[in-house]
Amino acid sequence: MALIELSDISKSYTIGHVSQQALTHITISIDQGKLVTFVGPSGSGKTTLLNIIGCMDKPTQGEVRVAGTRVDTLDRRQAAKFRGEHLGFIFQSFNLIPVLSVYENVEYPLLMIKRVSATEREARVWRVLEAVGMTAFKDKMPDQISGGQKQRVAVARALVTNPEVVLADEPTANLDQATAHKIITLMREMRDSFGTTFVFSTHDPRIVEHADVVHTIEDGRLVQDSTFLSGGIAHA
Ligand SMILES: Nc1ncnc2c1ncn2[C@@H]1O[C@H](COP(=O)(O)OP(=O)(O)OP(=O)(O)O)[C@@H](O)[C@H]1O
Repeated sequence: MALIELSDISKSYTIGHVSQQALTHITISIDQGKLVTFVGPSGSGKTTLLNIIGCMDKPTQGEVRVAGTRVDTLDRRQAAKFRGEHLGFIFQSFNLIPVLSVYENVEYPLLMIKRVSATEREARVWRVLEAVGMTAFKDKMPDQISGGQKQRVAVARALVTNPEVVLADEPTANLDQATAHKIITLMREMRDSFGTTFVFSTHDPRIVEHADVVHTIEDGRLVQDSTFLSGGIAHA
């Protein structure tokens, strides 16, 4: 069974008397352990789609299942609990807490959400900091490290709760090409090590090449469905 299932999703935003159609009849299945991207022009609906999968927003129509749970019917409290237990988030602007060290930033989701012992917490933080190659920087503050290093810390923070799915809205938008490439390589390694499914949006065709599956969105519709296999493109 797919880890994420979107069934005939539509979404419209209403401001005053004006309705804006953001997504129209989207059906997508995402398997566990894949690196999946949404690509498309600005305003095509990528962020809306990520927000719906991330239980931050609800579709106007259709059903959403993530890790076996119907999430579009959860109330705010249930959605927050679900996010904490099953999802990790990476943002294009990194969103590290400026007054916390690298170590404390990664530890933070465990303190907030999961009831884990201090020993287990320390072991988990070290494990993800090692995985992203940031143990040497653990006592640095966010303003003392580079953009690429900040995004490594953000990847570690997203993974520390062992989420099934990590969602990222243009995670490489504020990084130069070489650093963006390193972050995607890191996501692939994390996928292989932890079996995590990564779903992210991007404008960058050079990043798209590294995805397992690419979904193209235009004007709120799914226009093309391509799977990248061993460098070749096979239509799914
Ligand atoms: N909160 C909102 N209220 C009203 N309209 C919205 C809202 N959020 C998004 N939209 C509209 O929905 C459509 C899809 O927006 P969305 O942000 O999902 O696109 P996107 O593909 O992520 O764009 P970008 O690449 O620029 O981030 C756009 O027409 C946008 O103006």
